[in-house]
Amino acid sequence: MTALALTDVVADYGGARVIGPLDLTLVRGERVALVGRSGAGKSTLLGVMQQHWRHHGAALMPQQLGLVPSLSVFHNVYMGGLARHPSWYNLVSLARPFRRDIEAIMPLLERFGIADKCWTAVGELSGGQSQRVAAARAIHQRGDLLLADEPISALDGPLAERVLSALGEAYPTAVLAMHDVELALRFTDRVVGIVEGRIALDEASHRLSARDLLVLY
Ligand SMILES: Nc1ncnc2c1ncn2[C@@H]1O[C@H](COP(=O)(O)OP(=O)(O)OP(=O)(O)O)[C@@H](O)[C@H]1O
Repeated sequence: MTALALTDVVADYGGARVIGPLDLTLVRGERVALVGRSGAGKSTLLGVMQQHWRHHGAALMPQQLGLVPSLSVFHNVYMGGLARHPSWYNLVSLARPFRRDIEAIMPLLERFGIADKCWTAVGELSGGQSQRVAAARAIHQRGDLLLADEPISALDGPLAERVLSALGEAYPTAVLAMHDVELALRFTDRVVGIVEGRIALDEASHRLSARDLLVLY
């Protein structure tokens, strides 16, 4: 993968145009923040990217997280790597996880401050803890490209930065919908601003200040 391109894409809901037409090219090794007011079309655009780029190993971290509440934190993170193993291995892991997978997943949980929840059902976690599980699962998936929808919306302070750093290390190429513009500028290389489903701004992060993004809101 060198560059990924969307050309003349549109998305409609019930006949209403929500996205586009727009063109967007993502370069390998580039982290892009998608910013814009609520309802601008960020989630829809991430969905369009996932559809177009699914054969390029795109990992999605959706806004609703998509975790299985009845399963443990370990098993939810393990699910990120399901496709790497044969079915029998995944079945055995459900009842009796292999040590090498525990050893792979535990450091991630430690980094995110949820190691003590490893065997707790996700349904018993707080919103911020669940979001960290979803981030760990995306990292464990080891795709080529991360598409993350508000990956730190339930986290604040150092924890938000810790999760963004870990996602960035695991995925040099990423598109992150973010509402915290200060963090977006600090943790990404490029900002794409969406207004009513179209690109209203596309600029290198180091050339922007938070004030420059006010026009999007
Ligand atoms: N399933 C759906 N059916 C109909 N309309 C939808 C659906 N999902 C989103 N929309 C509409 O599409 C537009 C863009 O929504 P989208 O969720 O992509 O925005 P967003 O920028 O991600 O918002 P937020 O920051 O609140 O998550 C909105 O007007 C929304 O009402």
